[in-house]
Parts: sequence; C-alpha cells; structure tokens
Amino acid sequence: MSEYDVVVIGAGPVGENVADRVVQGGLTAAVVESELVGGECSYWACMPTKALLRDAAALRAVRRLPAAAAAVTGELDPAAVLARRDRFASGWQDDGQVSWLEQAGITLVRGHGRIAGRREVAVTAADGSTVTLTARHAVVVATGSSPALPPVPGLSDAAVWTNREAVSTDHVPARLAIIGGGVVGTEMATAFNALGSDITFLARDGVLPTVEPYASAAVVAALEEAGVRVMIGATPTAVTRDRSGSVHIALADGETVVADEVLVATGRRPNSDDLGMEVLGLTPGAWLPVDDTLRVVDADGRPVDGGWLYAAGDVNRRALVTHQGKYQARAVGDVIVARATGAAVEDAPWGRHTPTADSRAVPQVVFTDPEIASVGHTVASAAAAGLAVRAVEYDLGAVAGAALHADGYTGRASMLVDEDTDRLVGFTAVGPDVGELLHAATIAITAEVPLDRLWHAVPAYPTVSEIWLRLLETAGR
Ligand SMILES: Cc1cc2nc3c(=O)[nH]c(=O)nc-3n(C[C@H](O)[C@H](O)[C@H](O)COP(=O)(O)OP(=O)(O)OC[C@H]3O[C@@H](n4cnc5c(N)ncnc54)[C@H](O)[C@@H]3O)c2cc1C
Ligand SMILES: NC(=O)c1ccc[n+]([C@@H]2O[C@H](COP(=O)([O-])OP(=O)(O)OC[C@H]3O[C@@H](n4cnc5c(N)ncnc54)[C@H](O)[C@@H]3O)[C@@H](O)[C@H]2O)c1
Repeated sequence: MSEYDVVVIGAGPVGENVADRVVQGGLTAAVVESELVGGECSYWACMPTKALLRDAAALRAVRRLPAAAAAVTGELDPAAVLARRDRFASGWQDDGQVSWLEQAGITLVRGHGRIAGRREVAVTAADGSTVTLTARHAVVVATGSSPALPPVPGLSDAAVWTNREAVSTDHVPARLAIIGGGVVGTEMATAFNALGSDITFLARDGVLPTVEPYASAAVVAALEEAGVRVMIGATPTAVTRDRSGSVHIALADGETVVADEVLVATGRRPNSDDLGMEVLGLTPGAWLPVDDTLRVVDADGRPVDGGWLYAAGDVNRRALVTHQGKYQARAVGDVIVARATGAAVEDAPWGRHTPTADSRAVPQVVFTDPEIASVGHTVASAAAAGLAVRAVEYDLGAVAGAALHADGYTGRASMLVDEDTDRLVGFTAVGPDVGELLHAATIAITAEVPLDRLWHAVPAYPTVSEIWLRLLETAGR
C-alpha cells in the first residue's frame, strides 16, 4: 500500500511521536527515514552525550562528600565510559526503535523523502529505487537539523569533528580544540576534560551567551579550575591539518592553537535542502516557518497549498530540544486527527492543538558541572520582549538541603517576576544537580501561578527545593 492518512518524513524523536499520535487517533501513518530510526537524538546527541558526561558527574558528586570520597580509590576509566556510551547509542543500530514502530502500528519506509506534489512524497531507497507515498490528510516534515559549519578557510578540508564524530569517537584525543561556545561545545568541553583531553575552548561570542550571565560565569570558572583553557572572543580565521595529523587553528589575534582533533559546534542548519521545497514555492535549505498549529506557511503567513504540510521539531526552529519537539509532535498529531475527523480545533493559546509553551516556557538543562537549569525568560530576553520584570536572586549554597547535598555546595538561582501580573516568567539555577529543580518552575510559568498562591506551595525540608521559599521571601512575601 502506498496510500496513508499521514506521511511523516524523518523518524527522529519528533517524527516517531507524530506518527504514534495519529495512529492512536485512529489514522494510518507511514514514516520515512533515510538513516537510523531514532534520529540525531538517539545516536549522536541527547542520550550518548549524557552517557559521556554521567560517570564523571557521579564521581564529582561522591568527591564532594568526604566519607564517600574516601571509598573512591581510583580514577575514571575512559574506556568504560565509552563502552557505556555505546550501549546508550544502541551500538548505532536501530532494531529496537524499528520494533517499537511495528508494535505501534506505524509503517516504516526506508529512504530519502522529498515532496513530489500535493500530498505526495517520493522516497528514494539506498538502491536508487523510488516509491511514491500519497497522504490522504497530511504530510509532516520532521527532518531535524545538521551541524552548521562556519565558512572558515580550510575548515571543511581538515577532517574536523562535528557532534557526530565527537559523540561516537572510539578514542579520547590528547588535545581537543572546540570551536563554538554554545550548549554542545560547553557540554563536550566538560565531558572530554573529564575523560582526560587537554581542552582549548574557543568561545567567540562567550560561553553559553544566552543564559543568565551569573550561570555562564560559574561554568566558565569551573571549566578553568578543571584545566580547560577558555578563550572568550577567540575568532578562528583559518584551519589546517598537517602531515603529522595535528590541526592548526589560526585566530584573528595572531595566535595559533594546535590540537589533535577539533570539534566544530557552531549551531545547526535545517535538513530541508533536498526535500522538494521548491515544488511548493519554498526555499530549499531554509528553516520552515509555521503557524500556530505548525502548518508550513508562505511568505504571507498563509498555510501553503491549502494547509496539508506541517513541520515539527528542529526543522521549524521553534525550540531545538527533544522534549519540545515531542510536545510539538503531540500537538501536530492531534490536530491532524481533529481536522481529519471534523472535530473542533483548539488553537487558542494553551489549547490542545497549539504548542504555546514554545514561546513561553522552554525548559533546558545544560549538563555541565555545575549544571544550568533554565526555563522562560532571562533578564536580557525579557527586556528584548518589552516585559517589565523584577529579578530575584538567592545563594543556593545557603539552602539547608544544598549544604547537605554536597560539602562546599555553591550555586545560585533567580526568578523573574512580571511586574504587571505578579507571575513568574523566567527561572534559572546553576549548581550541582539543579536539573531536577526545573520542572517546578516550568509548572509555575505554564500554569501562570500568581506569587501569592505560589507561597502556599511549601517545599519539603531539607531539600534543595527550599530555594523556592527563599526566592519568595526575597521577593517580599
Ligand atoms: C550534541 C547534541 C546534544 C544534544 N543534547 C540534547 C539534550 O540533552 N536534550 C535535548 O532535549 N536536546 C538535545 N539536543 C537537541 C536534539 O538532539 C534535537 O532537538 C532533536 O534531535 C530534534 O529531533 P528531530 O526529530 O526534530 O530531529 P532529528 O533527531 O535530527 O531527526 C530527524 C530525522 O530525520 C531524518 N531525515 C532527515 N531528512 C530526511 C529525508 N529527506 N528523508 C528521510 N529522512 C530524513 C534524519 O535521518 C533523522 O533521523 C542535542 C543536540 C546535539 C547536537
Ligand atoms: N542539554 C541540551 O538541552 C542540549 C545539549 C546540546 C545541544 N542542544 C541543542 O542543540 C542545538 C545546537 O547546539 P550548538 O551548541 O551547536 O549551537 P548553539 O547555537 O547553542 O551555539 C553555537 C555557538 O557557536 C558560536 N558561533 C557561531 N558561529 C561561530 C563562528 N563562526 N566562530 C566561532 N563561534 C561561532 C555562537 O556564538 C554560539 O554561541 C542548541 O540549540 C541546543 O539547544 C541541547
């Protein structure tokens, strides 16, 4: 059969969830995948990177407790870390996820998908054969993103690492240079430093420039203390690999950094360059703009060709994190079912069919040491959005639960309160293990809880969550 209710291009976490949702809603779905079912997240991003980071984080946690530290007599075993990473990448085999698709009642079509016409997707298999799938109701683009390499002379000929090579490496380079001070660069600096690499971290625009400055500063201080050379403002101008295999990175200030491998982590580009976008008058290689129910729109903001084409996940650029892409997948799957069955479409803000949180409350944990957990606005983004906010900060180390959690616990947390509504619009924390604090903030922001009601949400004693009480007291409750 080559006709389905819904055809999804891309079987990453987002595409899988779109297909699952429409099948649960009583429709049929085929998902087209050109590489591995599970996408970037499963094999070269979320899970394997966190596996690379986890052992060192656990070791650091133990070393913050003197009696437990006394029981640790050895050092981290890099080979064992890489072996555990292999397990979390499923050995780069997708059998498990293919079985999941089968039991979920989703048809998998292997090959490269392209829009071929109205509700038509042409799939070219590895052997060159082509099959055309027709969708009765909708086509969903969930093709994700790829590393964006900057146009630095020599870079593309120097066999540099992207996230794929870094995440799947079978060895730990003695000297690793990292270009790009974003989330990938900072997490990988943390991971490979702990695995034993000598790291030079070239952060042209600063380290984690979009988080609260105090959180970024804490991570930079910890990286430097761990021996990472952090070069803020360093701008690569040329890259060459010499005959001995060493890579030379020339910087704008005249210095040259030499390393065994170079990880380029300078952001992402959408996987839309070979997708048939021109068939619909859209620009190949561009992020796909969408409306409130994630239908792809034209330059005038109208759904293209009557509204059968949707885009979810990284490719629409709303929020490049897996959990938010899967949230979009649930909204898209449900709205396609609603439109197909004539049910009401709930597309008002916070309605079932529109991913409102994408613009109000995207949670993110950066798994560095210390961790950074954030959701909603920062001071800078609130100002840019024209919001009148007051920032309330508190020393996390002064919270009883944090002092118990680790000797010498240092950290900080802040909340942003909208002056007009007296509700939370942002939260950031930096410190060991703060990631688990985050969901409380996400709930407070999405539920739009006024501070005078939040006061009645009493954190248990003695937990790190008592930061909430301290922040509210500092805010004047
Ligand atoms: C190093 C790194 C670490 C990360 N860590 C985290 C983390 O800890 N937490 C988090 O939430 N997010 C993390 N992210 C972000 C996360 O990986 C992405 O947001 C997520 O993978 C997006 O999911 P997706 O389904 O949209 O795209 P992808 O995961 O990229 O999947 C897209 C799929 O579509 C397929 N495809 C593309 N084009 C076609 C085509 N034409 N035909 C058929 N198939 C096609 C691809 O092969 C791929 O399988 C990380 C990213 C990186 C780079
Ligand atoms: N824990 C997580 O949730 C997690 C982990 C990793 C990645 N991700 C997601 O993956 C996406 C990609 O991460 P990323 O770190 O590649 O991108 P990013 O956009 O977070 O950071 C890229 C950095 O590269 C710098 N840069 C850009 N061009 C440059 C150039 N020519 N020279 C030097 N520096 C340059 C930018 O200043 C920026 O700080 C992010 O959106 C992130 O949300 C999430």
